Amino acid sequence: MKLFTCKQIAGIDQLTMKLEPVLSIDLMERASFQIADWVIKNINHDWQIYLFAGPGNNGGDALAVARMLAWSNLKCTVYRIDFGRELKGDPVINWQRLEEQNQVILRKIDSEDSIPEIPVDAIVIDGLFGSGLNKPLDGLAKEIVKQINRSGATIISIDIPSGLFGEDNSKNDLSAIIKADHTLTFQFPKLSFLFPENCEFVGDWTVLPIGLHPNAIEQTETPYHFLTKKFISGKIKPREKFSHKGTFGHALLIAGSYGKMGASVLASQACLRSGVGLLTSHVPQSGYEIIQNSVPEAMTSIDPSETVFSEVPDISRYSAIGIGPGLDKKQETQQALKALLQAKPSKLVIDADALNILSENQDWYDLLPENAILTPHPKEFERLAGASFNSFERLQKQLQFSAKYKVIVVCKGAHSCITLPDGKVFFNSTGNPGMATGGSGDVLTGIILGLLAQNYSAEDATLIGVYLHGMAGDLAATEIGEYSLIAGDLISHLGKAFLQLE
Ligand SMILES: NC(=O)C1=CN([C@@H]2O[C@H](COP(=O)(O)OP(=O)(O)OC[C@H]3O[C@@H](n4cnc5c(N)ncnc54)[C@H](OP(=O)(O)O)[C@@H]3O)[C@@H](O)[C@H]2O)[C@@H](O)CC1
Ligand SMILES: Nc1ncnc2c1ncn2[C@@H]1O[C@H](COP(=O)(O)OP(=O)(O)O)[C@@H](O)[C@H]1O
Ligand SMILES: [K+]
Repeated sequence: MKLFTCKQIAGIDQLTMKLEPVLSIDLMERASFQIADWVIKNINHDWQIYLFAGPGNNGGDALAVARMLAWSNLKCTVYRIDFGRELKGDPVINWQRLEEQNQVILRKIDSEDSIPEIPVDAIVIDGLFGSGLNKPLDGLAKEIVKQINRSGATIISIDIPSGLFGEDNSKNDLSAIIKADHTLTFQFPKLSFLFPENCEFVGDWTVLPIGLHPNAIEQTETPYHFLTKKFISGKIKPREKFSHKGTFGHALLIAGSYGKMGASVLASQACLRSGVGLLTSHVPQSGYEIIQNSVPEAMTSIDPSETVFSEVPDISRYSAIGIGPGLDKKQETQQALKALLQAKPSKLVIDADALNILSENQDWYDLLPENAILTPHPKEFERLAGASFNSFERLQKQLQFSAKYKVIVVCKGAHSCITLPDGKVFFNSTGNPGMATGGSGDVLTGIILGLLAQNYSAEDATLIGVYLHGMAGDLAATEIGEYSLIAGDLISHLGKAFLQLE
C-alpha cells in the first residue's frame, strides 16, 4: 500500500472529486459516516460524547459525525472552536444541518473560560485539526488540547490527533498535541503514526476506507509504502515439481561464538525453515557439537579458532552469506569480516556484531557489496550512522546511508523500516511486542539469508523476510500470547506463516 504526505492526500481528495465525480460535501459525509459507524460499534452508548470541532474540514467531519451519532440517540454535545472568523465551505453546511436536526447541544469555545470540564467517563471525539495543520498549536487551541488530555476521558481522534503533523514533528510543541486512545484515519495511515515516539499521541489506529479514487492513488508518486499481505503473497514463488535441493541454493551462515552459540542455532533453524536447499553454518570449534546436535539438517564449517570467527572459508560454493548474530567483536573477528567484505560476496546479510564491527571501522563502508542487506536495530543504526533527534530524522539518515553505499537497510522495530538504494521506503505491518525478546533478530537474519540463497532478489528477500518474521510472531502470539513468546516460537510458526501467504 502506498503511503502519502498530508499534502499529497489533499491532492488525492481533489482528484477523487474530479474523477468519480463526487462533491466535497459528499466525500465528507462518506468519511464521517465511517467514523460514526466505528464509534457506534465500539463505545458504550450510555457515555456522554463531547465532540470538538475546529475551523477546517476536520471540524466539518466532527459536525457531521455528531449528527450521525444523534441519529442513533447517542448523547452528544458539540464544542466548536471560534477564532472570531466565519466558518467557510463544507463545515458551514454541516453546522446548518446540525442546527436543523436540533438533537445535539451546540456550544462555542471563544475563550479559555468557555472550555468545558470533561468527566472521566466521557468520550471525546477530536475534530479540532486534521491534515491541514500548518504550525504547532498555541493559544486557545493549545489550551483546549491540554484540557482534553488532562480529563482522563477516552479520546478518539478523527484522521490524526489534533496538533500532530503527518510527517515531521521535529519542531512541534509536544505539549500541544492530543493524546488519543484511538485514531481513526482516512484511507492511509500517516507516516508519523509509524514512529514509536508518536504512539503516545496516536494510540491504537484504524484505517477507514473512504473510497478515494484508485486512479488518483495510482497517479500520485511516493517513495513510501506499507507492506500488505497481498503484496508479499504476490512475491512468493511456488516450488516446482521437479525441483531438488540444488534449486533452492546453498546458504552460508557465519554466526555464534563461545557463549553465544544460541544465535547461530536460531539463525540456522530459521534459515532452514525458510525453504533453503542447503545450509552450512560456520562456527568456532567450541560450537561444533552444539550446532550438530541442535540443527542436524545443517552442515558445518569449522573455524580454526576455538572461540570466535577468525577465518573466512572458501565462499565460492555459496549462493548467499549471512553474518553477524552472536559473533562478538574480537580483533581476529574484525579482520575476518574485513576479509569477507574484500572477497565481495554478491549476496550478503549483515546483522548484530558484524554491524557493530563495521561502525567501529567506518572506512570499511565502501567495501560493502552493492545490495548488501543490513539489519540494525535502532541502537545499532545509531552506531552506524550517528544519533538522530527522532525517527523522522533517523529515516532521512537511513535513506542517505542506503543511497550512498547502495545497500538495503532494515531498521528494526514495531514497524521495521526498510530503505532501498533507489530511495524507496517500506514500513512493516506485521509483528507484536511479544517479539521484543532476545534472539528475534537472529531469526530474521536466518529468514532473509534463506530467501536470498533461493535466488530471491535482495529487495524481495528483505521485504518477504521482514513481513514473514512478523507474521510468524503474530501467529505465535495468538497461540501462546505475547508474554511467553520466545524467538524459537517464531521459527516454529514460520511454516504456518508461509501457508497463509501461498
Ligand atoms: N483526507 C480525505 O480524504 C478527507 C479529509 N477530510 C478531512 O479534512 C481534513 C483536512 O481538512 P483541512 O484541509 O480543512 O484542514 P484542517 O486540519 O481541518 O485544519 C485547517 C484549518 O485549521 C487552521 N489551522 C491550521 N493550523 C492551525 C494552527 N496551528 N492554529 C490554528 N489554526 C490552524 C487553518 O486555518 P488557516 O491557518 O489556514 O487560516 C484551517 O482553518 C482531514 O484531516 C479530514 O479530517 C474529510 O472531510 C473528507 C475526506
Ligand atoms: N514491539 C514490537 N513489535 C513488532 N516487532 C518487534 C517489536 N519489538 C521487536 N520486534 C522485532 O523483533 C526483532 C528484534 O531484533 P533485535 O533487536 O535484533 O533482537 P536480538 O538482537 O535479540 O535478536 C526485530 O525484527 C523487530 O522488528
Ligand atoms: K483531529
